[in-house]
Amino acid sequence: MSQTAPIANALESAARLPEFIGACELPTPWATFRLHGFVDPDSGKEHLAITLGELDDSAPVLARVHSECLTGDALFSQRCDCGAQLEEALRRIATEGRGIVLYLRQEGRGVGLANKIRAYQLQDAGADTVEANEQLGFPADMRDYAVCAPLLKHFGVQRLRLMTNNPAKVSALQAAGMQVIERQPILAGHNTANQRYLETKAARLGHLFAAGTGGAPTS
Ligand SMILES: Nc1nc2c(ncn2[C@@H]2O[C@H](COP(=O)(O)OP(=O)(O)OP(=O)(O)O)[C@@H](O)[C@H]2O)c(=O)[nH]1
Ligand SMILES: [Zn+2]
Repeated sequence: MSQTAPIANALESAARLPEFIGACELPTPWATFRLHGFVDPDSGKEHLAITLGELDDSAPVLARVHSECLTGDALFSQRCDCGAQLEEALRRIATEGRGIVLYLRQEGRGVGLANKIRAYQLQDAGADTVEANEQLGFPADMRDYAVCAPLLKHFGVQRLRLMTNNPAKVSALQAAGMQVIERQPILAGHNTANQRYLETKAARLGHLFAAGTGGAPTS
């Protein structure tokens, strides 16, 4: 017992690989992609990959690591820029004929949908996106990108040309073992409703909304 328990505990605490569930066609206005489903056995979260073309490591892959935003991605919310960024990423991949979107189920920068609605309520009363998280007892960003490495490995992808404005995301992915060799800005969906939100992301979360460097060379 005393010999085996620590070993068992160590094995239980080690992150397990996401399980591939299946894949199907995903026709969109821009291309017919492949939609791949995975389940993370540790969190139970159902992550997605949306791919186009031959994915291997012969050339760096145009990629987006997109965090779930039900309000922006599915409900047309203009409080943020998520839905427009997702559309722009799929458009660019379609134009290039090759690429991948990892759609990670970490809603609300990891706090979940219910807490994001609580955060929005605080924002309606004057808080900014960071202050609202803090008032709820959360850090500004709770996301974890560890699942990305095994997901990309499933497709034989190692080197990314990442579409993001967030240098911290580039650093987090690199720390989690991915090679981000280029950062492509992805400016879309800016409007009067999300102007303050975007200004806060630039001022407090380090997002880069002008073409420039940060985290990895820009294209
Ligand atoms: N807690 C919280 N989460 C938010 C809020 N607005 C958007 N989100 C979530 O933020 C995540 C997207 O992160 P963003 O900060 O918009 O962008 P990013 O992924 O860091 O960077 P890009 O790659 O440039 O899009 C999604 O999970 C959204 O649900 C908010 O006001 N509060
Ligand atoms: Zn959003």
